[in-house]
Amino acid sequence: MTSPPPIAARGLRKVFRQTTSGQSVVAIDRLDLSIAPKEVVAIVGQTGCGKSTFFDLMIGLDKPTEGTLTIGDRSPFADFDYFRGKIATVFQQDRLLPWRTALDNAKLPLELLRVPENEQRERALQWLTRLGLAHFVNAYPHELSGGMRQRVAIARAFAVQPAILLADEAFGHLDEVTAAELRGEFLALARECGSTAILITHQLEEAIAVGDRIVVFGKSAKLLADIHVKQWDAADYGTLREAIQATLQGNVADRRLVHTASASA
Ligand SMILES: Nc1ncnc2c1ncn2[C@@H]1O[C@H](COP(=O)(O)OP(=O)(O)OP(=O)(O)O)[C@@H](O)[C@H]1O
Repeated sequence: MTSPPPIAARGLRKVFRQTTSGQSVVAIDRLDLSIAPKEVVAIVGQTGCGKSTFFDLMIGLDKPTEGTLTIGDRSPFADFDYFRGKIATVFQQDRLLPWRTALDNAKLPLELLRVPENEQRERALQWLTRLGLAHFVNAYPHELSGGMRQRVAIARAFAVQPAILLADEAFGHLDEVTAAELRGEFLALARECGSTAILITHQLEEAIAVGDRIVVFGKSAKLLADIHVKQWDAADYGTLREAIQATLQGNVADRRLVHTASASA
């Protein structure tokens, strides 16, 4: 695969008008953030800070109120069709179709991309096998455990060989052993495929375990910290976790975590 395009938010703003109260909510307030090709970035932040809004803007489901969000030199909203098959998502809910087998679920995006039938099957089988489901390809979602269903969802995401993988709380609902296993596999596969991966998570342990970078959002996606995890010694991860926690609670940047936070301060 050619190198994935860089992702850039410049002065990105998203304001919603709430239907009931008529009041405006600033979900994202002038965010500047660059994500380099092949980076693995964990985004953390308290509930309501704008993580999912940022995710929706990246997958082109919504458009910015002001500023720009670009992938390469294109807008995911304006060029929605261009990005089909280039961006894949894994959500907390596996979103499998109950009437389709694991194999048929995994090949669904390939059908939509009109990949030849034999190649659809081959690619879906390959990814299901990689994810340990070789003996379950003909099983229906209700016959699989939550972890297995999430494996099908991951196989479905990788089957399109996406340049960019986005995961929104993809492992948060699984037991810790299964979550750690799947998180590790997801990361290894993303690196092997050379994809850029962005994971939204509430769990700091997960962010530290997975991310090359941890981006910490405060209210309205204010960039509180941008941590390059490799600059931290593994022995100091406890300190790192506490510093992120304090940053989140206080909604202020910590000087130790200001790799690029100054860009938006
Ligand atoms: N469609 C919408 N209409 C009105 N307000 C919205 C809409 N979507 C999000 N918001 C508001 O924007 C803010 C950010 O929401 P968002 O879902 O992006 O937060 P989040 O960080 O993903 O939260 P969580 O971790 O709970 O999923 C919240 O105040 C939310 O109420």
